[in-house]
Parts: sequence; structure tokens; C-alpha cells
Amino acid sequence: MSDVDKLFAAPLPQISDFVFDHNVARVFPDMIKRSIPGYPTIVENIGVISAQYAQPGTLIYDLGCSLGAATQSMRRHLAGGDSRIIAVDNAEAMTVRCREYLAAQDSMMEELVPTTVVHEDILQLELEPCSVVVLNFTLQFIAPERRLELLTRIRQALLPGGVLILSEKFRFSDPATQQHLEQVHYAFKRANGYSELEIAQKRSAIENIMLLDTREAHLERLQSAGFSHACNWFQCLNFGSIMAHA
Ligand SMILES: Nc1ncnc2c1ncn2[C@@H]1O[C@H](C[S@+](CC[C@H]([NH3+])C(=O)[O-])CC(=O)[O-])[C@@H](O)[C@H]1O
Ligand SMILES: O=C(O)C(=O)Cc1ccccc1
Repeated sequence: MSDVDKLFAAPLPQISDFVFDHNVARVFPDMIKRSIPGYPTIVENIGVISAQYAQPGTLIYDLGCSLGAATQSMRRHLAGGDSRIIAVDNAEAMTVRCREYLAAQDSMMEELVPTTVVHEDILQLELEPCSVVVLNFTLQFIAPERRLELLTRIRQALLPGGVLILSEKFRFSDPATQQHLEQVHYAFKRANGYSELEIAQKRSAIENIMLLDTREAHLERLQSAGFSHACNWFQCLNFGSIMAHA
């Protein structure tokens, strides 16, 4: 279903900002698995965490769902329950393919929770009361000055006992930590078959549109947004995931 990522393999005369278009959607499962250390573990455990915190009869949001990997994991772990998932992405190429992947999952498994895929900007989306919200590597693409406002709206929509799962690529304020983890991340990419050119060109394509915060900045912002507790439940190199409680 998905092709090998060769988007940055040939030398490009000029590197434009990364966009989630049709070409990216086509190779996305391969790209994300070869680029984010720990991604399969995070996705699997989003299912486990959602099953722990989903409340009967409530809504679950997957914001910036791409092809719905986190949604599929939650559907496996919530099967037979009576919650409902709303998966949202503002890239149409993603939502179109996401619906196809979910239809394929429905044809393979019974009693999966009903899921609606919505093509919308999550900054414009009206959030209904919900028990679980997932931002799996999405907040890093939101303009920094809009991040607190988005998290505050998520916090307000969460029911008592609800949880936000926030996965991000982290930046480190200590230069040595930043350098060491970044270098090992590049080694991870090389080990997954990416060339130096692919790594360098991809880096240029994302540097203006993927603006990273430190883990500490994330935890402080979650507190400012009104979350009562947050903890870093997973980290692999410079990628991690935080669970924040309403
Ligand atoms: N304002 C926005 N509104 C809606 N969607 C947005 C917005 N900005 C960016 N996106 C979407 O956020 C997604 C980020 S990818 C998430 C992976 C997925 N969660 C996964 O579990 O595989 C992460 C990555 O590519 O590193 C893309 O599909 C964007 O279109
Ligand atoms: O490739 C990278 O270096 C990343 O940080 C992750 C990533 C994965 C998919 C799209 C954009 C960024």
C-alpha cells in the first residue's frame, strides 16, 4: 500500500518547505518509521493509554492524524467499546488515504469503534467534550504563538479524568545533549537506508516549518494550559511522548 520514501534522494536545485501533499502521503508510513526512532512503540502504546483513559460513550480526538496510525492503534485497543474517534488533518491527501486505511481495517476486524475523518485545521476545530486527545507529532507543525491557545482549548474540552497524549521531537537547551542526540538521530536515519544527501535535504525542508520546543517548555506550557499533571512516558533519542492529565 505504501511506497519507499525517495523524496529527497536526488539532488534538488532548491529545497522548498516541506508540505504534506500527495507525494508525501504516498510514502508516509515508510518515511515516518525510518525517521522517528521509537515511532512504532509510541503508536502501539497510544492504544494502550487510550484504553486506560477512554470513558464509556465519550469522544476521542486524533489531531493531525495523517494516515491514522494512532487511530488504528486506538481502534485495536478499544474494540468492542462504545467510544467514538474523530481523526482530523488539514492535508486532504492525508485524509483521503486515511479513510482508505480505516476502511481496510474495518474489513479485517469486527467491532472497531466508529471513526470520522475530518479535513480541517485543528486551530479552527470546535472541540466537543472528550476523554482522550492525541497530538502525535502534530504540535511541532503549529505556529509557536498558537500552541498555548490550542492546548488550552484541548484542556477545556477534556472531561475530568481525561488525558492528552503529546508526542514531539524535542530540542535540548544543553548544546552537548542537542549535538549528541541529533548525531545519533542521523545515524538512526543512515542505518535505515537514508543517504547523507537525503538527510541534509530533508533537514533543510523542515527547518522553517517544524519549530521545536524543549521538553521542559512543553511541560511548563501544559501547566499554563491548565493540565494538573504531565509526565514524559517515553523518550528515544530526541523524540518523546508526554501524557498530560486534565
Ligand atoms: N493546523 C493543522 N491542522 C490539522 N492538521 C495539521 C495541522 N498542521 C499540521 N497538521 C498535520 O499534522 C500531521 C503531522 S504528522 C502526524 C503523524 C500522525 N499523527 C501519526 O500518528 O502517524 C508528523 C510528521 O510528519 O512528523 C500532518 O499530517 C499534517 O498535515
Ligand atoms: O525526518 C526528520 O528528521 C523528522 O524530524 C521527522 C519527520 C518525519 C516526517 C515528516 C517530517 C518530519
